[in-house]
Amino acid sequence: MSDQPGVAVTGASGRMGQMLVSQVGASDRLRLVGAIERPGHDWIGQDIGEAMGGAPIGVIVTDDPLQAIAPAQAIIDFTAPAATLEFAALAAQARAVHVIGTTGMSEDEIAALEPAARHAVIIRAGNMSLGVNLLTQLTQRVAAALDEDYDIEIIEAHHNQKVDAPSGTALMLGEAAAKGRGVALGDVADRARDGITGARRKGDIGFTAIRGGDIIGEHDVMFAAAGERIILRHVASDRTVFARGALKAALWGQGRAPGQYDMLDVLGL
Ligand SMILES: NC(=O)C1=CN([C@@H]2O[C@H](COP(=O)(O)OP(=O)(O)OC[C@H]3O[C@@H](n4cnc5c(N)ncnc54)[C@H](OP(=O)(O)O)[C@@H]3O)[C@@H](O)[C@H]2O)C=CC1
Ligand SMILES: O=C(O)C1=N[C@H](C(=O)O)C[C@H](O)C1
Repeated sequence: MSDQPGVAVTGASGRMGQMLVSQVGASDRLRLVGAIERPGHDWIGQDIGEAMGGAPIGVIVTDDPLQAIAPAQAIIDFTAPAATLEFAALAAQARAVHVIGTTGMSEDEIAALEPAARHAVIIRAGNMSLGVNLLTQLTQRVAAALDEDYDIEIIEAHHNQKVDAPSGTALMLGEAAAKGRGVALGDVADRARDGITGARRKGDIGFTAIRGGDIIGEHDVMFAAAGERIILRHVASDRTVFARGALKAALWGQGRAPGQYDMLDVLGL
């Protein structure tokens, strides 16, 4: 048996799913052992390499997650909240590391991961790139250094197929800014402005979401005061940055104690 951890990719036909299949396939430290799609998907029963328009790689797309997860030591999952909760239960059963990139999870859905985390390593982050995780640290530091005369606004832009807002990354940045200020994000987040909103409430952290075309992911954290603005920015120009972080997490999680972790743990930031 190979000593490279086996990886099953969920949502294998998706934008991130295909990127992950390619990256795991190209890795000399991990091997692809499973590709999962939802029942009824056109790709079920096809070799994932061929379905993606390339050569066969010997992994057949299945709608039976248990079958795909059984030989895996890690599941890399960029799908949708309800699916991710199902995969978490299966990962826990198989004692596989569950790397979760899925965003748009409610607080209840996040809390529902806890039973699975008693048996499996769960690594979850709204953005798996090194750049964004570093940006959360910078955001926290700048927010801690400035007072409430600096209005914090988080502006994110994504492609027109994205289904959740604000993005997972925007929320990570908001959490970091709130932590820097010593407040709870839930108390200060302003996520929807429309009509006669009244003047901006001092201390709020505002969110704006732009959706258009094929934008991969852009995030600004603006600190706006009278006479000056500081803007911290991350631009993703290739989804590889997210996949690279996910593969790193799948490797990092091997042999760790069960529990919930994030990319700051993985990256040692
Ligand atoms: N953390 C990070 O670094 C990043 C996170 N993301 C997040 O990852 C998620 C996916 O993004 P993206 O790849 O662009 O989205 P896509 O819609 O392209 O891909 C999602 C895939 O998951 C599949 N899927 C949904 N439900 C199930 C299920 N029950 N079983 C199997 N497959 C299922 C979808 O199938 P179908 O099309 O049939 O619904 C689709 O193929 C989003 O939440 C996004 O925000 C994205 C990039 C980076
Ligand atoms: O849906 C996407 O595409 C992305 N989602 C993540 C998010 O919600 O922040 C990460 C990245 O920005 C791309």
